Amino acid sequence: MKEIQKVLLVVNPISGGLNKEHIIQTIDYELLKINAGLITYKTTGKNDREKIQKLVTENNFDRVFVAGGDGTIKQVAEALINFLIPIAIFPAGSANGLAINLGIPNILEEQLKIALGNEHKEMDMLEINGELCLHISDLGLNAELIKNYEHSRIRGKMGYLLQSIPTLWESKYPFEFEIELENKTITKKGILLAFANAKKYGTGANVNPKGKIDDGVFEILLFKNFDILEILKTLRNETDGNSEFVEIIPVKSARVFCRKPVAFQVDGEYIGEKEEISVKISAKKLPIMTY
Ligand SMILES: Nc1ncnc2c1ncn2[C@@H]1O[C@H](COP(=O)(O)OP(=O)(O)OP(=O)(O)O)[C@@H](O)[C@H]1O
Repeated sequence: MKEIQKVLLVVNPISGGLNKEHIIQTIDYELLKINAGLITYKTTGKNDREKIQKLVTENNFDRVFVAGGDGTIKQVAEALINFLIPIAIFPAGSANGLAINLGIPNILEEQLKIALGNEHKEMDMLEINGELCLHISDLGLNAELIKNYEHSRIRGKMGYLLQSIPTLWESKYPFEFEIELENKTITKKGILLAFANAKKYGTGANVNPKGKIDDGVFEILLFKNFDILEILKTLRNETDGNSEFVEIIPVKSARVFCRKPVAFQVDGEYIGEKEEISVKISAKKLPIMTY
């Protein structure tokens, strides 16, 4: 890969409720050692994509480092869609689903080695209703949980935990989904319908054991019923593909129709209630630094 001369570091100051000063200072110090320039951009929550795009257009960056959660990585990926600059992740969100799927370690020094190294993956991305999805998007119970979490004051994993009871209490599951595949249409009931580019949710739950982030397909996962035992198995990574609990369909594109509007999320960001979803593998790939 090209020698690193200039790096853009995008930092989300609020993600995961974590202070990022140590990350910024360590990256600054390491780049000084190799004589590379650094521009740090702190997100504001307003027009970040446009501002990142402007910086990338005006500078000649060799890498873009991201210290934030999945939402921040997604914004950076959208900003870089026409630039082909490798992205490196410094996981600093609540869930860090993408980093977990890419096997990015928790130790900052290890993350730096990957970010400054030569190995990268050409990652698949999904286009869902015209918007990019890097990791997992879903309709149903999980999106309802994310909606409630976004309205709560407590961030981080505890915030999700606290919202799980009211979410279950208020939810109108099961939902009915009509799924239009390449060669057939099926109608199914379930608590959650996910479009997964990877194996795991940010909690580490291995919901899609066969998922590969760069295989040119994604999986539709239909969770049929609320089965605590199966959920616990999934959380412990002991998924055995029990088809009574979850049905997995690998595809390159699909459309989904719901009888009533159902809560919908993309990469951990609540989008709203939707009746129709159109999803396909994007023709564009995301160069992402890995081992
Ligand atoms: N300075 C800021 N103030 C408020 N919100 C911000 C700021 N910068 C970014 N955001 C918002 O942060 C969100 C992305 O957060 P991200 O997913 O990276 O972190 P996270 O901790 O994993 O989030 P979550 O807690 O939702 O899992 C976006 O909605 C973005 O608009």
